[in-house]
Amino acid sequence: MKEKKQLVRQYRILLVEDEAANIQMISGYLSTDYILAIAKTRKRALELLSSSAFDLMLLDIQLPDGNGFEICQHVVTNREKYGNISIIFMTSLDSPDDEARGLSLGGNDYIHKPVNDVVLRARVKLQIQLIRKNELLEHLTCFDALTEIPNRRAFDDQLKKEWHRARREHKYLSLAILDIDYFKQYNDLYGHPAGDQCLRIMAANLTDSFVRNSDFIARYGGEEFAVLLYDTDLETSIQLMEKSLATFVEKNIEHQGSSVKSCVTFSAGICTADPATGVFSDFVNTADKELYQAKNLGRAQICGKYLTS
Ligand SMILES: Nc1nc2c(ncn2[C@@H]2O[C@H](COP(=O)(O)OP(=O)(O)OP(=O)(O)O)[C@@H](O)[C@H]2O)c(=O)[nH]1
Repeated sequence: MKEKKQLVRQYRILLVEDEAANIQMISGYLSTDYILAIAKTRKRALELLSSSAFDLMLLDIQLPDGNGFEICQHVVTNREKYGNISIIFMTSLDSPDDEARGLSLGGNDYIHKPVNDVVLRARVKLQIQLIRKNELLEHLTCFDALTEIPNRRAFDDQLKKEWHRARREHKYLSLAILDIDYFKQYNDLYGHPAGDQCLRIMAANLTDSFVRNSDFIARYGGEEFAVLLYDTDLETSIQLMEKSLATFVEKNIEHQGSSVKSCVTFSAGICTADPATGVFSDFVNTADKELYQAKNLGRAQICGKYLTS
């Protein structure tokens, strides 16, 4: 979830179809508007689904080495592997029982062959519109509107996922909680719009500082941010955060109300855990305590600690 999801993008369709004439015709209908990949067999379809992300699958039912119903069932029951792909069956099996079966297995739509180009385009467009709406909804529920980075809700989900992943893979997980120093005074002195701008700069600075795909940055609360660093020990986490603090200070956002510096600074508390031995509920508490310690020691600094079991 590192990359900002693009809300306007090209959608990817997997066409699972073995008849050359159908492939040619359907490719002609769709390839100008969508990125299209083709699988002529069940085996190839599953290979492509495993190696790339698709938004929509146009799925024939009678394939040389298998059955579209079975592919649909497999994909729907393994969403964590294949993602939230939409499925349109496209088949000459036109009995109501077959259609009902396809939809009950998790298909989103069912088109009878021979395919009419206008109907096919309209139905594909409808599914893509639904996908787009779902993405927008997901964006609204998971991203902070002010800073455009993930919000607390997204952070809580990611934290649980990464904790379990680190436990499975025997890796360290580091959590940093950051808080802008004397931010109340900043708002009081320079006004709320300037405060908002400061929060945006803070988010952008973190995004520039933590660039690994697995790094996860979120707005944790009002003027608090959180950073999750997968497979990163405490020493490295502190070094990276110190560098991030230095680049933030270099931005030199004037703050006459701060008693640390003449510009805006932040403090951070870090906890690094080995989830195989650590207790989840102590993880956030320890990072929070370290933040408190950084504030007490004079602000504009980082404190950190390994989680003890
Ligand atoms: N502009 C702006 N301010 C916010 C936002 N969210 C929270 N704040 C402000 O952040 C300030 C946080 O103040 P405090 O918790 O007292 O902390 P502080 O002044 O930073 O003091 P220390 O953390 O002890 O250095 C409050 O005045 C909040 O109103 C926001 O979205 N925009």
